[in-house]
Amino acid sequence: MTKNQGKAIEMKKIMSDMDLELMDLTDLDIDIDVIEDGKTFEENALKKAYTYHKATGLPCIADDSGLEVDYLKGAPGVYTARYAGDSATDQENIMKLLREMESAPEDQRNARFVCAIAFVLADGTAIITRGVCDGKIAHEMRGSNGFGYDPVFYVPEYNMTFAELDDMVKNRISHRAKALEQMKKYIKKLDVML
Ligand SMILES: O=c1nc[nH]c2c1ncn2[C@H]1C[C@H](O)[C@@H](COP(=O)(O)OP(=O)(O)OP(=O)(O)O)O1
Ligand SMILES: [Mg+2]
Repeated sequence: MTKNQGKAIEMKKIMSDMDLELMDLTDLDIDIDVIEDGKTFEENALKKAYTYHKATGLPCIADDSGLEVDYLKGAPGVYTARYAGDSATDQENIMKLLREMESAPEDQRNARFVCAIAFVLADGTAIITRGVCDGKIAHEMRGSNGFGYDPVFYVPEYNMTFAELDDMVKNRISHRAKALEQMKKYIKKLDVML
C-alpha cells in the first residue's frame, strides 16, 4: 500500500514468490493521505498500514523508507521524501542533497537506506520489520533505473549506483528487499489465510 509506483513495483516483485495478491493504492483507487509525522520509519509505516487497513478492511502492508547520511548527522531520515520542500520532486531532492554534500570528502559520504515494513493483519494486529542497505552518496547522478534517490546512491560492492544496477540485483540487496524478506518469514509462519 503506497502511492509511490517505484516502491509498488519493487514490493510486488520481491513478494512475487508468495501466494498472495498485492494491490497498491492506485489498483484500489484509494486516495487517502496519511500525515507522516512519526519520529521513526517504523511509526510512519505502521500509521500508513493501519490507516489503509481501516479504510479497506483488508490486511495491509506499508513501507516507510529514507536515507540517513552520516555527514548530515542522519538527515534527511524520515524527511527524505520532503527534503527540498513539501511537494518536492525527486530531482529537486537529489539536487539539494548533492548541494549539501558538495564539501563532503570521499571518506565522509557514507549513507544508508532504511526501510520499515508494517503489515497489519485482518484482525488488526501488526508486524513490523526493518531493512538497511549501506552505501555512499555519489558526486553526481548516474543511471536511469529505479526511482527517488537511486541515481546518487552508490554501492561500492558493485561499483554502481542503485539506478545503474539491474532491478533483479537491487531487489536482492536493497533495504526494501531485506525488510520484505524478513516479513515473508513471519507471514509463512502465520497460521492464517490472508
Ligand atoms: O529504494 C529507494 N531508492 C530511491 N529512493 C528511495 C528508495 N526508498 C526510499 N526512497 C526515497 C524516496 C522518497 O523520497 C523517500 C521515501 O519516502 P516515503 O514517505 O517512505 O515514500 P513515498 O512518500 O514516496 O510513498 P508512500 O509514503 O505513499 O509510501 O525515500
Ligand atoms: Mg510518503
